Amino acid sequence: MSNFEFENLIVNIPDYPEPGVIFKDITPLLADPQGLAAAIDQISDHFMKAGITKVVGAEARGFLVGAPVAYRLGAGFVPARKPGKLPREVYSQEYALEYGTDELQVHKDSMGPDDKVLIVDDLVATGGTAVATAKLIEQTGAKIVGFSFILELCYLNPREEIAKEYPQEVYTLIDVH
Ligand SMILES: O=P(O)(O)OC[C@H]1O[C@H](OP(=O)(O)OP(=O)(O)O)[C@H](O)[C@@H]1O
Ligand SMILES: Nc1ncnc2[nH]cnc12
Repeated sequence: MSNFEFENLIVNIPDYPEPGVIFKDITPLLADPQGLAAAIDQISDHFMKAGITKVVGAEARGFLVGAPVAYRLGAGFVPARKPGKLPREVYSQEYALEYGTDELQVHKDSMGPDDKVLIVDDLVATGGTAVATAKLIEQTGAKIVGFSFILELCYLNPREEIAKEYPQEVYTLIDVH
């Protein structure tokens, strides 16, 4: 388990993209070789023995975390994409964001009842994206093992929101209070 100081590589942008939101910019963490490796390794190590067969990440920032975690776990990666991006038959799920609403889709044949799935993203705010992703996975019949995020905005209570519908573990590296 690493003791990496992730906090120094997250930049706070007040009132972006709208007044009242403190945007957490993770691009300095992604650009830091040690920081990126520590984040991916710490999430992967935590779930290494959980038998994960698929990692699902939501467009766009979930791809940046999800694909390398999947690679380290020896699992496949499934992108949950914004509408109109996937070319074959999809399951769809609408959801509310900290700022606005959106919809995510996965290919119907991207996973199934034999899969054990880890949901990952860079950040969890309201939990809306995570819950929508979990509902997409349920539509495929796959089993959700847990959720993992680099950063959790604890003041928006995303854990409580996820726990209303999903009792699975939520593992995060940085708690923002
Ligand atoms: O917990 P929530 O309130 O749902 O918010 C978290 C989501 O918001 C951000 O993505 P965003 O939808 O802004 O899209 P992006 O990854 O394309 O920037 C972030 O990457 C998470 O996916
Ligand atoms: N405050 C925030 N900072 C960065 N990304 C976000 N996605 C949702 N809320 C966010």
